[in-house]
Amino acid sequence: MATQKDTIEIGIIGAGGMGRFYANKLSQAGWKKQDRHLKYRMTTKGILLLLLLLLFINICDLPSKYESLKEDFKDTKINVLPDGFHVSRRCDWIMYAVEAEYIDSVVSTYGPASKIGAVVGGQTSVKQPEIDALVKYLPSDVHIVSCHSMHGPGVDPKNQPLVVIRQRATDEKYQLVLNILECFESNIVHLSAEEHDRITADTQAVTHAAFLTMGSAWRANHQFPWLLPRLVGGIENVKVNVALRIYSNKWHVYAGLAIMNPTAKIQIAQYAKSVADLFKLMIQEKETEFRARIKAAGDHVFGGLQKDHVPILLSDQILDEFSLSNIPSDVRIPNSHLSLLAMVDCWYALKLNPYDHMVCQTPLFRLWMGITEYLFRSPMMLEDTIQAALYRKEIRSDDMEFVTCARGWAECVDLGSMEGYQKRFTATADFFRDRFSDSNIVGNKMIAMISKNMHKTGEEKK
Ligand SMILES: NC(=O)C1=CN([C@@H]2O[C@H](COP(=O)(O)OP(=O)(O)OC[C@H]3O[C@@H](n4cnc5c(N)ncnc54)[C@H](OP(=O)(O)O)[C@@H]3O)[C@@H](O)[C@H]2O)C=CC1
Ligand SMILES: O=C(O)C(=O)Cc1ccc(O)cc1
Repeated sequence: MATQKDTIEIGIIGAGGMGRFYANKLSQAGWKKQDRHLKYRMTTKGILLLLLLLLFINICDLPSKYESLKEDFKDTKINVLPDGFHVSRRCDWIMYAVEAEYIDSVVSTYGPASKIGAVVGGQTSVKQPEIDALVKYLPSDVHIVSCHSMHGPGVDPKNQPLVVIRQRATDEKYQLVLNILECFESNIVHLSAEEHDRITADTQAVTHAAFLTMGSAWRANHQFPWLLPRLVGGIENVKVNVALRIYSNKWHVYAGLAIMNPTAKIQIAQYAKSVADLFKLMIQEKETEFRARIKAAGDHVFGGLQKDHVPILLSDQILDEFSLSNIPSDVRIPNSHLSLLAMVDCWYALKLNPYDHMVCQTPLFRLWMGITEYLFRSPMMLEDTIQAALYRKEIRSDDMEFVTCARGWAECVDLGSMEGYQKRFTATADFFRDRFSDSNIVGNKMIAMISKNMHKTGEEKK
């Protein structure tokens, strides 16, 4: 049996959270776990050939960061290069892990320098602009396969969805990318850019809009939610931790996937409309209409679930331990859960079923679905919620700010203003900044919990 060593030069352009995550993960796989990449191949002569894929990892960021990047990676096997030209000239698989906003300009600069026969892709969270840039600027002898890990850099990629988009590639080059990505042990989901953007508008963008709204409404009300008994315990903990997790991340990640994805505007606008419509019924105490609307929406989303459907969350009590608060959560105080009621109303209005998109779920979307499903499938809790929404006047001021902030985010996304988005985002992030380290610890535990019962399904769309 002969052994053949294929050394594949991997190149990552953009050494932020995701670029470093990919470099570190691939470096561990390429140098420590080479057995993962063993492939047997029969030659025409019938000799069994052992093909060993060795990954050699290169990374760069902006030229101004070259020296500091070398320092950061000095104790690793990862090779730091001065810029994207150096990466493009030598690498066989190149991934752009830069801000979505800059993808066109960065690919226009380095793309033409891509090595002949290389496979090039990106990691941005919105795919049509990325694919457009790659098609526009890459030489025709370069293949295009993009990807998108449906989780942040701090999450274990095992069993999480990893979208792969084959734009133009031979079978051999496409297989090469799949072999490289194998070390993540993620669930590969094959989609087109268009499918990806439609699904992520329905899942990520609108989910983020809900949590961003919670954060800005708390700030507008000068509330730290962990100090308020009605915002502690059970599903309230998910709201608080996830909202803070989003605000602790980079604003451009959320701005890019909302503003640069045209479908996302529609979802986010409908979410704001659902929030306002429900609130108008609440303040007029139009119980019959309100109930009918919640029921129709709930039936649409949850009515079709099989009897043996395994709930995403087993119980809201398991969420009690994920609290940022010292307030005991033994007495549940009913809340209107306007954010959750509006989410289901929004899915109904758009006639979409979020369960169809679980194949592309992110941890935050899973948590969001988990608490929504829990509320709508717990008749007593839903009844308490409806009563609170219609008759508990003391929470109206919170809900009023929620309505205002939902509309504000929707208008910002609709206007397409990255600068406006950054200002809105940063103002609220600053308000909560002191608690980010705590909320990230708790959030990581919560994501580990919610990811535990996600099985490797191998679901593939195409
Ligand atoms: N964070 C997340 O949870 C996830 C993010 N993504 C996507 O991945 C991409 C990267 O995100 P993330 O890593 O979090 O963002 P970061 O801001 O952490 O990283 C992006 C990096 O690219 C650098 N960069 C910008 N222009 C160039 C250039 N011309 N040459 C080389 N480097 C450049 C940036 O520098 P500078 O800061 O100076 O601009 C920055 O260091 C985004 O498109 C995001 O949407 C995908 C999945 C999850
Ligand atoms: O889970 C989420 O929704 C996150 O916020 C993390 C995230 C952000 C951007 C992505 O493209 C993918 C995942």
